[in-house]
Amino acid sequence: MTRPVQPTASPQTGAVTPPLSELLLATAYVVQAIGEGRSLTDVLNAEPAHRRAAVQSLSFYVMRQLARGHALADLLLDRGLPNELAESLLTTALCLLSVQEREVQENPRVPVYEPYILVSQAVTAAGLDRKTAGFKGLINACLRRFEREREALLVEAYRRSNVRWGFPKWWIGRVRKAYPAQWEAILASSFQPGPLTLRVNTRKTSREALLAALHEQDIAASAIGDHGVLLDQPLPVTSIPGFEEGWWLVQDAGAQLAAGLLPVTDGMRVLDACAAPGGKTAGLLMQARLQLTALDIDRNRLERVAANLQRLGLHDEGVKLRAGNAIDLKSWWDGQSFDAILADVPCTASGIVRRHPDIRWLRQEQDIAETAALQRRIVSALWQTLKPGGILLYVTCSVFPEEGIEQAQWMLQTLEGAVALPAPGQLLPGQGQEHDGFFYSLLRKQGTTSGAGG
Ligand SMILES: C[S@@+](CC[C@H](N)C(=O)[O-])C[C@H]1O[C@@H](n2cnc3c(N)ncnc32)[C@H](O)[C@@H]1O
Repeated sequence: MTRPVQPTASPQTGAVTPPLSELLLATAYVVQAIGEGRSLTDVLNAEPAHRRAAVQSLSFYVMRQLARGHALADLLLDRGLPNELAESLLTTALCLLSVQEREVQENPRVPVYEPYILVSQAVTAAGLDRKTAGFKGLINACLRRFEREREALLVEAYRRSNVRWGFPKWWIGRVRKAYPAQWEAILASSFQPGPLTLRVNTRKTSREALLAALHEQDIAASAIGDHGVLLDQPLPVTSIPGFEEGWWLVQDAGAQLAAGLLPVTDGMRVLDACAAPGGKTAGLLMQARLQLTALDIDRNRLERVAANLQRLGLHDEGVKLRAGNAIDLKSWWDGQSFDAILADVPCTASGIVRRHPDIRWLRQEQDIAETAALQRRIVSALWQTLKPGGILLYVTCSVFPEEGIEQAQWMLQTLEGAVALPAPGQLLPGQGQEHDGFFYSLLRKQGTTSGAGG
């Protein structure tokens, strides 16, 4: 393949990029941390600022192609290395050394290096850390052998379905079974980063005004959905006009549907039951002046709701933030029932893998059933707090039917007085789709408000 010489991994900051060897070692630490079950967001947040963007760029790519890196390491080594960091460094280097030409054509931001630079920098990286220094020779030999036998090794690696699709086998099997016609497009979409989509803060500005401000700064963008703006190229948020002023928030086009689906009007008592970091809370508050309780089990994440609403100018006196477990009503509910509830319940996040490429490696197959059981407990509790005649919107960012259509059927059968209202149901990510994977179900609780408990 013809490789452009592109030795920088961090086009997003003006800061001098550290040497590639340092970035490779840092990325190997990230790969190791994901293997230990830590989230990519947490690990990257702990990276020093001067190299965070560069390590993020490499880590995102490596997460997407980790199955290929593992398969190649497996083919090159008789048995696994007795040192996890050395193995992660080898896997990282192999992912980057095996970039395919079609990937670069589809996404010009795929990190591409001259092979000789990459091999020598990976060997230097091994020497930078005492845990990996003893593996310099072996890493060098593996990478050079990969270069010599590149085509044959790649053919062998791509025989494996997890390499072709970039997901664990169990995940591929489940998506294939659930969506026999679309499974390939759904999985393939996760090789690409999701687009950067903004939700206009209609309390502060209009979409037309935001598009005009973007145009003025030569930022190409177009309208999407009712209140969205899709940028042609991703940019750091602080360089997009209107960040400080709170003209918009970053929100996927699929997530933006939530606020419009819940028919809220001024003065209503609304519960956003799993609110953090507050994207959908903000959408609701842009629709109407509400008596809104934003609940979340995670106190730290709730602080992000406060910060986001503050920046957007939406944190008015009608808004209450509560830390609490939605299931344990006694701990947070004052007994006054709600007109409308947004239940954006915790889920496997299988619909947002293109934005969080580590999720596919962090999840275990049994998590689906466990998460689905938790979702049922949360919705059952919330249903008790809904007024007769009130409306509940159930949302997940998952593509697994156990968290979507199967939950909707269960809710209709189980929740007293539940009636289905029109809703989008399952939204699938796929090639050409500008939104992530979501599931939406809208339910009304039959009855009149006269019998309400508050
Ligand atoms: C999908 S996220 C919500 C995203 C948010 N609605 C938004 O649009 O920005 C799910 C949230 O549920 C919270 N959560 C998980 N279990 C919970 C529980 N039992 N009670 C309340 N919140 C919970 C998590 O802390 C997480 O912030």
